[in-house]
Amino acid sequence: MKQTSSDGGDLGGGTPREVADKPTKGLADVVAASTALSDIDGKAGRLFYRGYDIHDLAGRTTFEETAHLLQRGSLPSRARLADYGAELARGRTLGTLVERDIPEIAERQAPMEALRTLVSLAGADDPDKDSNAPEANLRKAARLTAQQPILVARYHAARTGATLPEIDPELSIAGNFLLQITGRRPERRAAEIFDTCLVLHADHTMNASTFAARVCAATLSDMHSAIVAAIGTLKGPLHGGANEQVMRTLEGLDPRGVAQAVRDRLAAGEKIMGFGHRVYKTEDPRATHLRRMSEELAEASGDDTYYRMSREMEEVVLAEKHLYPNVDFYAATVYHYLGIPTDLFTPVFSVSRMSGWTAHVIEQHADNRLIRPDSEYIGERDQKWAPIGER
Ligand SMILES: CC(=O)SCCNC(=O)CCNC(=O)[C@H](O)C(C)(C)COP(=O)(O)OP(=O)(O)OC[C@H]1O[C@@H](n2cnc3c(N)ncnc32)[C@H](O)[C@@H]1OP(=O)(O)O
Ligand SMILES: O=C([O-])CC(=O)C(=O)O
Repeated sequence: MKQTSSDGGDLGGGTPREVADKPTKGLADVVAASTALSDIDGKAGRLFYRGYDIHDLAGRTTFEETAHLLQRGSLPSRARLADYGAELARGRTLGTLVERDIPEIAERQAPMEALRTLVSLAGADDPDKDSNAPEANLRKAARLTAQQPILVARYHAARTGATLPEIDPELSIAGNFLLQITGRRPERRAAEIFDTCLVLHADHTMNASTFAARVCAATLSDMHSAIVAAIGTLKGPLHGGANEQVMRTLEGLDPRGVAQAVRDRLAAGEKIMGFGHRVYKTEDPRATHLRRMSEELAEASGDDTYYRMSREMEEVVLAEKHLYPNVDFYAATVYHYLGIPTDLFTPVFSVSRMSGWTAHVIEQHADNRLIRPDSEYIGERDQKWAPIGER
């Protein structure tokens, strides 16, 4: 976008005024920030975290290593990973405000609303709450990443009345999350698959929730405030909320009438959740992994109905609309087969994306400028004011 002033005047310093571009609806193709965190090639369907191809990371790198890569800049050595793991373990402890309010929040708020509130409360409890210094931000990023799965598990236990299993220090973040949500120690392969899901969702350039976090951080607000903005943004069904909607769609379809039902919905102008993407014009590389994992889990479960229905939906949407599944589509059945309740699918997304959001806040604070775009005025002009009695 060209630089303009809103009154059409000179921008100062002798720079000649340029005419405003027509705004791009939804800021499509507008470069809103520089980042060294992730990169997408939308035509080729490729995704990189700090230069590493997602296909090299998925299934070979743990979520903890990925979070370290994003927040601290490198894939860790064993020693660094051990230090970071110890920091995450210490960071899991919740503060008194959060502890006090979880039961009531669980009673009154839906999962993503609850997380938004709980992260805000965690900000009040955070020992670094008054600092945006780089070291404080690194510590806050680790604590937020460690606490997010615990918050989801504690919320779920509070609303169901279940006794929460103790964290098992032998298990990863992924393994412990499955343990606490399902109440059973996960099988090794289930924990591996879920860990890969967390890796696949960790960061994704200037997606809506990350952008929201960066806008907030760019006012030099604090990390918890930026994350609250991000959680509220992830919640919507056009973004992270789509994974839950995918499952609800599958549950609402007759397995024998999938193709016709999808065609009817498309003909009626409805969007099919889990398809389409602003940046990818081909298969989302994350969907390739998620489809494979969904198939594996479906076979292992002995009932592959939802997987088969998903494949059928995919064929119809591609044929009718030339749209590909995005990350949310096969994530839905993967989480379902792993025993995660449907209304926790979007919170699971936030468990992973916390690593990327916090890294973006660190990056924004490290080289900050207020994010304040312009707008195109399309309202009335030259209105004549009248006193209230004459309107
Ligand atoms: C983690 C994530 O956030 S991934 C995305 C998760 N969101 C979803 O799955 C929701 C469904 N998908 C969508 O709504 C969109 O594809 C988005 C929001 C992901 C991308 O949106 P945009 O780039 O703004 O595309 P937009 O919504 O303008 O769609 C362009 C055209 O494709 C159509 N289209 C896009 N997605 C879909 C869909 N899922 N089903 C049917 N039609 C669709 C639109 O109706 C529109 O058609 P038109 O030009 O005839 O009006
Ligand atoms: O990049 C986007 O717009 C949405 C997305 O896929 C993500 O946030 O993972």
